Amino acid sequence: MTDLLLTDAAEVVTYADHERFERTEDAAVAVDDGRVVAVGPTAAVTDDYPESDADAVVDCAGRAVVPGFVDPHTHALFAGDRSDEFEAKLRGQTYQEILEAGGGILRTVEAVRAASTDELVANLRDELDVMLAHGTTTAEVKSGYGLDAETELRMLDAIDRAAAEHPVRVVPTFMGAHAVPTGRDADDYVEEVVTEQIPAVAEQGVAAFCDVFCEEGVFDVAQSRRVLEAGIEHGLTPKVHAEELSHLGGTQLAAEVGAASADHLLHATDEDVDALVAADVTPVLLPGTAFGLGAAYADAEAFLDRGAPLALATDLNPNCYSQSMPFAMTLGCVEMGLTPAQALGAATANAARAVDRPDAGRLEPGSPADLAVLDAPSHVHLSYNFGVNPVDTVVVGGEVAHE
Ligand SMILES: N=CN[C@@H](CCC(=O)O)C(=O)O
Ligand SMILES: [Zn+2]
Repeated sequence: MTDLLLTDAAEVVTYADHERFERTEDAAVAVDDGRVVAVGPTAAVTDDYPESDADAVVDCAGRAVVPGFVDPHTHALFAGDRSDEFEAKLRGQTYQEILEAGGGILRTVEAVRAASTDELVANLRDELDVMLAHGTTTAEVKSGYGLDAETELRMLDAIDRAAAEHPVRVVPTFMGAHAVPTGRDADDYVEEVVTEQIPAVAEQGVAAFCDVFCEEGVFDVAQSRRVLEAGIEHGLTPKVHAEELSHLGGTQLAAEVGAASADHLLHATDEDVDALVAADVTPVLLPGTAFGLGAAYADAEAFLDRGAPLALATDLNPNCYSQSMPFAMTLGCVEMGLTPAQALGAATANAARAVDRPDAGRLEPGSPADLAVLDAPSHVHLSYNFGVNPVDTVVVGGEVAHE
């Protein structure tokens, strides 16, 4: 028996990363026990896995099948509404001016502290629903709107609870060092993150990664290093928000501590790119953030030229309100020079590296059956058909999770 058979797809992309892109036309995928068991030309797959033996068959005629997207950088759990800041930015206020005036992250912190854990679970579930509908099957979700031990742990608990009841596979990241809480001194707060928050998070086993906002006016390189090294001591793999609004040195730090990823990189230099490549740190670019801020985009070509495993993410947060990996792919192509195939690789196999999920983002025998059926005949439409959702049906672990 086969649990699920997808047949007659116009195209199945089985694998895409910075080194390899593989697709088959008129193709089928057979799934058993949550995993891909066969993928290839429909005639060959259905010889071994006949339709009559399948519990469910999806006719994919005229439609493409691609690996489910991995969104490796989100702040998808939040409360409150910051749409007025969108208007303020349109009037010319900068992200940092808003943050310095107590808005931005600090405003979301107030809303999250005031929300019950049940409300937080419901908020995240709603965001995950939209992400899933746009083809995301694995998503990293950060804490970082609590900025005290109790609320950071409540956020991670909410992430855990929302994940337990949702098809999207969630990767939790602790980000107590997301901003300096109102009225606190940065060094003093870092001490709290290192001595109180990280040990508590590690003891509860509720996060895989530890992230820090290494940025002018937020945490400097020395403070960021302290946070990441404490995380490492407690079994949390480092990640860094680096060179987003200015050039401070977060990329070199990511390379030194062996981070899984360095993210944003809008102001990264050639030396930074070399350091990331040498240290095998996955660069994660978030073009939606540059789009929303009206900022210059990261230099994707510098990474591609050096053969780096470039990844894309939405950066879903109240300052960059997009749940759509296809939109990130469109921006990757139009604004950063990626081909549609490179954009898909950056949203699947390369993105999976950034969250240490090497099985995700591919459709090969043995890999989890996480995939998206597009309302279009090829992966190119993911980037080409912008402003709408090109995803039709989403399968996670062999189950139809959205249609
Ligand atoms: N830069 C820091 N963190 C987020 C923004 C979070 C917020 O503004 O609420 C980011 O990655 O862009
Ligand atoms: Zn972020």
